[in-house]
Amino acid sequence: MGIITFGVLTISDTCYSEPDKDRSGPCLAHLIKQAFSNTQIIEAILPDERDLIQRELRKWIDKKDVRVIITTGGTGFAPRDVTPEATKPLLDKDCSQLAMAIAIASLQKTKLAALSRGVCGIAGNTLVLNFPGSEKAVRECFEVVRDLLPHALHLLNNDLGLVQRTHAELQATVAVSPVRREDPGSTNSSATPSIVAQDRGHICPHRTGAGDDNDRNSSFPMLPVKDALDIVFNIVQRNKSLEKFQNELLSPVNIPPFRASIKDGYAVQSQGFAGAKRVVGCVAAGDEPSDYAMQEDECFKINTGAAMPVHTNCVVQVEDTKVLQRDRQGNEKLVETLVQPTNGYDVRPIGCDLRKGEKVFPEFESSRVVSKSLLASVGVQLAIRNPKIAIISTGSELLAPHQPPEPGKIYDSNSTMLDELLTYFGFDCIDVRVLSDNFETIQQTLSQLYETVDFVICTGGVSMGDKDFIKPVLESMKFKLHFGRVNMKPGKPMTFASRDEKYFFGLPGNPVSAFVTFHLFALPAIRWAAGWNLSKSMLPIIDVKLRRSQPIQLDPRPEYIRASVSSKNGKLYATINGDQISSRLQSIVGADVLIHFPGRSAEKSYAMDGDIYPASVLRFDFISQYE
Ligand SMILES: Nc1nc2c(c(=O)[nH]1)N[C@H]1C(S)=C(S)[C@@H](COP(=O)(O)OP(=O)(O)OC[C@H]3O[C@@H](n4cnc5c(N)ncnc54)[C@H](O)[C@@H]3O)O[C@H]1N2
Ligand code: MOO
Ligand SMILES: [Mg+2]
Repeated sequence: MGIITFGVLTISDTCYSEPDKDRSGPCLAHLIKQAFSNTQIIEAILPDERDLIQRELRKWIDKKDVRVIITTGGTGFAPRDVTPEATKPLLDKDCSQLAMAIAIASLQKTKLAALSRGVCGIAGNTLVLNFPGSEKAVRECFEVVRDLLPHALHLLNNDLGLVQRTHAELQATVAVSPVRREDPGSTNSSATPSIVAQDRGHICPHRTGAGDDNDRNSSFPMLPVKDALDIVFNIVQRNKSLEKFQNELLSPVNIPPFRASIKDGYAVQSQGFAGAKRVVGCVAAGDEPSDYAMQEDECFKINTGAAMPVHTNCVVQVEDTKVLQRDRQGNEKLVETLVQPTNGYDVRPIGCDLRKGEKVFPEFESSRVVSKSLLASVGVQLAIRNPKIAIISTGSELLAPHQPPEPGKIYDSNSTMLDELLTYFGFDCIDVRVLSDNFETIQQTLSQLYETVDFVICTGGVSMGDKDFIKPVLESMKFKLHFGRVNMKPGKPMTFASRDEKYFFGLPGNPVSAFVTFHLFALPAIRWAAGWNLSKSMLPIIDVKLRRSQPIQLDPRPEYIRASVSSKNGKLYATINGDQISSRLQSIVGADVLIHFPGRSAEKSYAMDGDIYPASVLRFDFISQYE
């Protein structure tokens, strides 16, 4: 009996951050297993993120053995419901009648079924069905398709022999199934909850912010750092013009453009001899090459880098000569070469470093230092366009460092820190603003800044307070909020949004959170936008051995610990820089790396002395001590 693979994909921000809350996915898997004896099921949970959903669906569709994919959730009218939009582009054929059959059956149970926008269709060899999110809806929809599925698969396979066999196999359990089968494992399978409550199963206020007054949770799912980074690199457009330019640039000149002396010494003819030679002139770097018709017993005094006289072919370095005679002014008249001159010795032939017409860049080079140096060496001037960046610190409590202290106020460290970090990493900040927590001010400033800049790196105002206006302002400006929370410490409310090719990083206001999220998100995005490749865009990651007298309890969130690095016998050791609370900027003093602590788990709940962890390198001079 052939095994048929079903994919069950739960799409829900809530279930993604709290998988235990997913009832529909397991219910669907159970119903499939119960209905068909020869099946295996692959399952996943994703947030309501179109790109992530599409990527997973495509992966499953591309697997030959996955014949049916059923999604649950994300089909409604809530702003983040995008399952049909993620599914449709993948479909080769629309099965609207199947969707209609589901809709008709569901409408008989509840009018709210009219608010489900699920689609059905065929992608390659796979049938894809969007079910709504609630467990009840999943049961009702499955009941509609259950008896149709075997035949649909036979037809899809277009194999008559197999049609009958598969039919028989799949029907084996269906034949004895009652008209409506309840899930014995389910707690409310026979209950008839109110219509609204049932159909609201996945329309979760956690993500829509449309919950009742008792819902005090963030409307954003907490994405893993990796997923959040994937989104950033997918959304931010990489400027490929520098790479293209470097790739196509052929040298307009030879380096060196003339035969050049490698040494300070004497240019001579090799067919001569060692011994006394008359000094007929001096050639300094920059002098035109002399065409003096010289004899074997003559030489030119020459400097490193100077053009060889036309009738000379080698250089004898000054150390291998002796002055025999000087004129009245002290100039050398006669020198003795102590070695036999050989043709070409200590001479760089024309174009020996780089030939005219040869590629200047053997490979793409993202470093501005290297790139501009090479361009200069061939006489090309290029203004390398880096992304235009502005920094904003938000917070009505903020004072500029030059102001006197005031009650209730604190000094703004974030704008200075971010400005200096950009400079440190070779990018310019063209505007720095410090704004109070005021919706209109923030909105107007952003609108004005985005007339010029590509990136705004902002701090503060992204969490749960009633003065945290950043997300609503972005929404009012029609920015797409790609994520608003990340499963990391510090940096949980880290926010990323974009509109066309304008990007917004909302770093949390706590100074250390801003520091960490700048390095892990904003900097890689800026480098990527500037044209750097993916691995160079990220900070380098090394392995460090933890030095710690006491075990340290891991946080439930993966944590990025500031630590200083010592090198001993070629091994790198990391010592944690004191209290890691995200308001304590002192933890960045001497911080060479961010150690990546995993989130606490049943298997690992403490970080111990001697543990080895990956760590992101924060600075070029990242070793604080050699032992
Ligand atoms: N109810 C909840 N409250 C908070 C949560 C949460 O999940 N639920 N998250 C906490 C986390 S984690 C962080 S991090 C912060 C992030 O807050 P915001 O981004 O909204 O930033 P603010 O509230 O404006 O400020 C937080 C903190 O940082 C100080 N700050 C702000 N800007 C600066 C600056 N430029 N220089 C120096 N210090 C600054 C500010 O005074 C606050 O003390 O939210 C938690 N709350
Ligand atoms: O994540 Mo917050 O950034 O803990 O301080
Ligand atoms: Mg706040």
